[in-house]
Amino acid sequence: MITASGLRKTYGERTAVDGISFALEPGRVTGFLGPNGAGKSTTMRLAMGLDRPSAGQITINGRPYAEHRAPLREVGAVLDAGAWHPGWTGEQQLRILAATHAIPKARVQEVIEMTGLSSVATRRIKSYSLGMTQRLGIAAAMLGDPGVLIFDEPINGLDPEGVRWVRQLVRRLAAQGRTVFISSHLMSEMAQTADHLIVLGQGRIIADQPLGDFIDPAGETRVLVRTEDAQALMTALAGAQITLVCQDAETFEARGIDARSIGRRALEIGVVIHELTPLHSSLEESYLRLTGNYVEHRSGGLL
Ligand SMILES: Nc1ncnc2c1ncn2[C@@H]1O[C@H](COP(=O)(O)OP(=O)(O)OP(=O)(O)O)[C@@H](O)[C@H]1O
Repeated sequence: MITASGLRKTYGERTAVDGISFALEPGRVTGFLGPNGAGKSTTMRLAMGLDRPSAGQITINGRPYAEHRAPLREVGAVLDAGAWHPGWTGEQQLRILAATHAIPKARVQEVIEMTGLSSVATRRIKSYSLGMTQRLGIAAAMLGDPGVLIFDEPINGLDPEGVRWVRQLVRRLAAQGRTVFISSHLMSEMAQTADHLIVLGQGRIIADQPLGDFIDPAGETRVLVRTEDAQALMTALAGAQITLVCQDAETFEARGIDARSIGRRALEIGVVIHELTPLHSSLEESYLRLTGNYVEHRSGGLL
């Protein structure tokens, strides 16, 4: 479990994290979203004890990182894919990390196999591709078999196979009952990976809710209707809380009423229906709608 309360971090005049509070539950993947500079990496670094909060606190299983006797057994993180000694092999790097945290050598082989690094484990890290380096970071995070995992942009630069591998791994870790906290700018990927979302905008929480509620807020049902007589059906459906947007003589979009009720009404007035399709927003649409006001630099129309 990761808990933040009144967490705040300032760098000089700049407020990176502005008094945020949240509780991340075990057994689910929490996606951490927000425009560039929103404060995601800072929050994750504070969780890992790599920086000190200016106010408030963030705890892992009830204690700040620095107060855990064996932190690697509590929490693993991939925050910076490049932070390795390039002259060492992946296996050497993992063995040193294990030795300094009293983790048995056998666990090194386990995480090497788990992350698909067996064929390159004895090669120097400087010869690793970005994907291999990301896998090495995940192997290191898994060394202490921790119940909490924090991944900052783990799929950056990965090929499609690597992206799928990270997605499946992250889902499996949550299914095992671990707390997984993952940031990414890739909305399509987050939509397939996260159960819950926390969205930051300029250091503050602007959403903290299940993925499904974020994408389709209650009461915003939309249905695409194709019928022989759009006008007649629209007249029959008109009412408070219902919005009908005509597209052509046979097609309209209805909001505030579900497909079942539309079908029933069409039967009552004897209008033939050709199509009734509930429409869902994409995570990207919902995200852009929410964060539009929080973007530091908006792109112009020119390339
Ligand atoms: N060490 C630092 N010194 C000064 N300012 C910092 C430092 N670290 C972060 N910041 C500032 O704090 C703000 C939040 O940065 P942070 O890296 O946490 O955002 P982010 O959401 O992770 O962004 P991105 O998606 O671009 O990685 C930014 O304005 C950044 O410039």
